[in-house]
Amino acid sequence: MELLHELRQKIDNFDDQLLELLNERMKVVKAVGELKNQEKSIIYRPEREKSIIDRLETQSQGALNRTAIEAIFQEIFAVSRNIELPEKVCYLGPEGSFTHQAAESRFGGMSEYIPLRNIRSVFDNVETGRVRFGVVPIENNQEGSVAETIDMLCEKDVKIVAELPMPIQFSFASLEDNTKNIETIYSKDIAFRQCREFLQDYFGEHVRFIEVSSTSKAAKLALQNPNSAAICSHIAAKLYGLPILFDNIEDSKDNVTRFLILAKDFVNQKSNEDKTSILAKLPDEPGGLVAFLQEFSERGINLTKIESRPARIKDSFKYWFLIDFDGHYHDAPVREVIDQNPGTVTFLGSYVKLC
Ligand SMILES: C=C(O[C@@H]1C=C(C(=O)O)C=C[C@H]1O)C(=O)O
Repeated sequence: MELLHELRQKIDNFDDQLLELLNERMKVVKAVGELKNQEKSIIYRPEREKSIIDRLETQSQGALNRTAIEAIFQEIFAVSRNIELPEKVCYLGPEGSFTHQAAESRFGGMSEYIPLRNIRSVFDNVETGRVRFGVVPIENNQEGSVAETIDMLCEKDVKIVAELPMPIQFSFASLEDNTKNIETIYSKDIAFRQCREFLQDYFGEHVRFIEVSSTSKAAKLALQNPNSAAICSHIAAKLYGLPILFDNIEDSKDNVTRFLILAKDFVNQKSNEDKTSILAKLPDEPGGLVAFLQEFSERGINLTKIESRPARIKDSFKYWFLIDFDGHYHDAPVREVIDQNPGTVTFLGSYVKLC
């Protein structure tokens, strides 16, 4: 017991030092915020945050790897940004959704969050400037693209600030501490599908599976109904104070959703690894797409994604192409492709490449 006391005393001393240093850091952050305010420049600088993480990773000699450094420092950055200027973040709801979890991973516990009922509302709120940032899913590597997000990128005047890949991990949460007492499990159809092996291993035929519209609704129901449980996101369980019995119950460990952070009129500076997204509305003629793609190949630009969506113009079968490629708007070859094709190309943003 004496040893435990000594060790905890050491931890307390480190915490005191950390707090002092963090307070000193926040004083400097505040000064940066005032400078940005005078220059009317942007608060959120994902490329600067990435370079800090890169530098700390190379310096770290102890137990902290990149993931741990990121987890700690993303929260510090989010608190810093709130000290510079508190900003609102809207996301595809409901509260406790995976998009909420993605938003919190970048904007931290101190930001003001607004859950919205659909993807169009997120774009509307960002486009009108009512809310500074919006978070929406764009694709899942098991289920494919989110068509509504691509359609809204075509329709609305917003920019991509950052991409955010997040593993989709399900939690099994219940007020019951013994799985034998569970008679009903609530969740969304897709979550039941993705946790099949866990359910087969732990539950027999006597259990009822009830599909609801969201995993956060499932968590709420599990809280209200005895002998029940929910398969939900970590954040939903936390939100409703529902104890987690098992974490990471999904069958596939490779289930990743890519989210986008959106803002109006946003220009990121270059980092050492960027990606650019554009929309191209190409002439409806033979070779139109090939000729356009040729421009990338001639300049040695590596394409990472190309996806077509109907332009939805009456009596026409024209298509928009969403194209992602390596590089930043401030790289000469990228700028050439974009600027030499006015009318055809809409620039959506250059941002730190994370996947
Ligand atoms: C302090 C700044 O503003 C924000 C906060 C950062 C931080 O806490 O280090 C880094 C980049 C910005 O998103 C800055 O631009 O340096």
